[in-house]
Amino acid sequence: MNSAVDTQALLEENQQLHAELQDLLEQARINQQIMQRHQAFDLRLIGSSEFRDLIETASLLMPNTFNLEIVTLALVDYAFDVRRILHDLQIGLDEYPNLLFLAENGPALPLEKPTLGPYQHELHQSLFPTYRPASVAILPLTRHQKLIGYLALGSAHEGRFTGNLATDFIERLASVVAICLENVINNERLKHIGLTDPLTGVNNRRYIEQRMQEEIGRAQRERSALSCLFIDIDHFKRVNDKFGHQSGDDVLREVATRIKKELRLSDSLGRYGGEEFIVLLTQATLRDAERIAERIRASVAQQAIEIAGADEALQVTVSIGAASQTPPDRSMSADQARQKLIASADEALYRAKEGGRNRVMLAG
Ligand SMILES: Nc1nc2c(ncn2[C@@H]2O[C@H](COP(=O)(O)OP(=O)(O)OP(=O)(O)O)[C@@H](O)[C@H]2O)c(=O)[nH]1
Repeated sequence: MNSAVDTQALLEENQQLHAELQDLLEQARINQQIMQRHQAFDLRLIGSSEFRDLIETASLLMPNTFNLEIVTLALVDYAFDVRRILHDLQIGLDEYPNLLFLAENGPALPLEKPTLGPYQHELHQSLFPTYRPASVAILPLTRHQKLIGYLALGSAHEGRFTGNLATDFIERLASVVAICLENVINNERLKHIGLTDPLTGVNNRRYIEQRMQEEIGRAQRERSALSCLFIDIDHFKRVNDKFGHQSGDDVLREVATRIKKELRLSDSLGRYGGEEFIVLLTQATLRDAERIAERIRASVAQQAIEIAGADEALQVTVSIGAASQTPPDRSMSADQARQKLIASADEALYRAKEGGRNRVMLAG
């Protein structure tokens, strides 16, 4: 009798142990899956060499990997450096609603350690403009003792991020994200430098030719208008000869600034040669181009340019040739169409010079 009871008890204990073992194995399997997901995430993050990759990894892959409703990345960019680079590299900010830029006088967010806890509207709304989570982890991202941004994790569950949770894991995550972010921004900066004219800060010839090719391709597909202005400073040699090369450089910079002021964000300005600039106007007919060219001509001519060391401001003028393809000929390759557009604008510029300078002439 006793031995039957013992056997029964042993069987039950055995079953219980077996069930516990199954649970442990199941837990181990889940943990291994989580680890693999985290490792895959780390590799994607570390492998990001472009801004697009990093933002997509942070705002799309991270919520999946960590079971979160939202992840945003907010950058310190008070001087608009990063935004300017992204704009010039044609990375549209509208594409990334979870990429944010901090306001200089924004709320007092943590500067060193991550903070975890319930969502507080006053404090956190700028980090979560599109979704209001129940609990949040705000991770300051720092490099070389400087704050470069925040990674903000949001969960729909109140208990997900609480003040007493260990933060080792997310501190490590913040360090990896900060290093990757710095890397990616440096990479994009380098790319930008390679496409920028160092004297005037506007795009260089390589960029404008590349951009033109892309825009012509798009205009050919969409059958939209595209125009180009060829701008040349009049008698620029005299400026150099009379006031020196340094003053010539000042004039080039000021002319570039004045041209840029007359353009929309979607237009591109490039320094094409010594004292020549090219402007690419998207969705613009020849009439639009003429109007914009006239505005540029007037803005250069209207106000003399102050030059360091010269007694009086310099009266400078520009001549402009405008050409348009409305829409670009689809039988030509984008490269041929680009060359034709530039050649037509150049020919119109020649007529503007011949006609007495300080004027706009249209191709065609
Ligand atoms: N300061 C400065 N001068 C430059 C630079 N690149 C080219 N130049 C000068 O630009 C001048 C261009 O002169 P030209 O092509 O003869 O033309 P222009 O004097 O402007 O005369 P028009 O175009 O006929 O009105 C030359 O003196 C070049 O040395 C630069 O980066 N800085």
